[in-house]
Amino acid sequence: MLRFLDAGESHGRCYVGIIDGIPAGVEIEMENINRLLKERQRVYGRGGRMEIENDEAIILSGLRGRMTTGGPIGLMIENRDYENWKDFMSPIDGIKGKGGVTVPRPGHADLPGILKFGFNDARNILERASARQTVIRTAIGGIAMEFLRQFDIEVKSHVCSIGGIVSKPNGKDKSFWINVENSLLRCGDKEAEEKMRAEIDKAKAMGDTVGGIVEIIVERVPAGIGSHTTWDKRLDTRLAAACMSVQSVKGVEIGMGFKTAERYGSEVHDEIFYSENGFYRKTNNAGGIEGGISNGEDIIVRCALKPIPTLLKPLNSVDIRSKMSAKAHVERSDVCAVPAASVVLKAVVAWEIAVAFLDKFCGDNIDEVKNAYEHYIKRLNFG
Ligand SMILES: Cc1cc2nc3c(=O)[nH]c(=O)nc-3n(C[C@H](O)[C@H](O)[C@H](O)COP(=O)(O)O)c2cc1C
Ligand SMILES: C=C(O[C@@H]1CC(C(=O)O)=C[C@@H](OP(=O)(O)O)[C@H]1O)C(=O)O
Repeated sequence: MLRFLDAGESHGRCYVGIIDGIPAGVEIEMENINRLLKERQRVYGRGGRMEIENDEAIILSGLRGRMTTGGPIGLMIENRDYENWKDFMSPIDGIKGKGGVTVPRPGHADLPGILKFGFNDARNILERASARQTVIRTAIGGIAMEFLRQFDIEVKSHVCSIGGIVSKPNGKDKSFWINVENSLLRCGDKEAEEKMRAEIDKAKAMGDTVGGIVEIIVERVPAGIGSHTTWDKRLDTRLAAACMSVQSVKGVEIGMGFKTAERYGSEVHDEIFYSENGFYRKTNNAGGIEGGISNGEDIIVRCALKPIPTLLKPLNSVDIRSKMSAKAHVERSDVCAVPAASVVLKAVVAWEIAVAFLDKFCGDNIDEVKNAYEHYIKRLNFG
């Protein structure tokens, strides 16, 4: 069983992750993982914090000479900003009450968190709620991508829309490398890209924030991962839950998603054909999943993100101590999380595909997994 846990706070010393279940013998290219982290960090819409950080994953255990041993993989990403926060954030010497936040931001975890845990300082909540946590999830997903690469499975993502401005990428290939230095968006439509940038700039100038939609595409997943047999083994269940767990994601759809509700069955379901290469479809409205099982087509997931809750022109709130009306707490903030989230969600989807893949083709080392996979592919092809 493939699983992970992570710990860390936004302005704490670091984030750590523990991954258990990657088979032995997988070569991990740290350059690929660190490139992913750079993409997440440097895209458009981000705030001042990203100027401070220089995200890089440090592997603590589970690898020898770049090769997985089958033991738990421990990894860490440092928060450079901790240097500026350690007086408040040090687990042992942090000064109680300093750096406190008493006016919760609508849309953040501040108010429900303090009500639930009985605090009178939202910092105890926001530090863990922060989407800085996506840095470790991206690295964890990066390890899953390294595993999936052994089977030629690739996960791509792109920005579909920002603040209602929609991209219309040409052709099927929607993967466009971000030019990290110039913080380009990744939407595959130059004209829309300029408008999206302008929309982010406009929101920033107004002291506001903006959301959007990203699409994740997984290529070359064999038919048969996930299962219809129980609710929690369904691949769509797992993907929806995992994507929804990313901060700000408020909607997830697979394939034609919400639009299926407006169409006739004849316009929705992907007809089945057969050739000497096996079964195939001419359309992929199902987004590669039927009955919770991959059907051999590209897996297509779209996620909608709400606008960021910290507004430089803050919304009305209430001071939790005095109970007086007050403007919400303002911290230095991102303006738009969508381009960064397109990288995070790619990693999160990769993780879930790897989990389902290993559920079906389990093994202690990569050769065992490959044998199981190849045997199955042979059967699929009636070999
Ligand atoms: C990549 C990324 C960056 C984010 N940056 C910020 C930020 O700078 N300020 C902020 O208030 N929220 C930011 N958020 C969103 C909050 O973390 C999120 O809204 C909050 O944790 C509440 O969770 P929820 O939106 O899922 O309800 C970001 C989200 C993502 C995915
Ligand atoms: C640090 C990251 O995202 C942070 C997510 C975040 C939030 O409230 O979610 C608030 C901001 O942090 P700060 O308050 O330090 O400016 C973002 O920068 C990151 O993605 O690496």
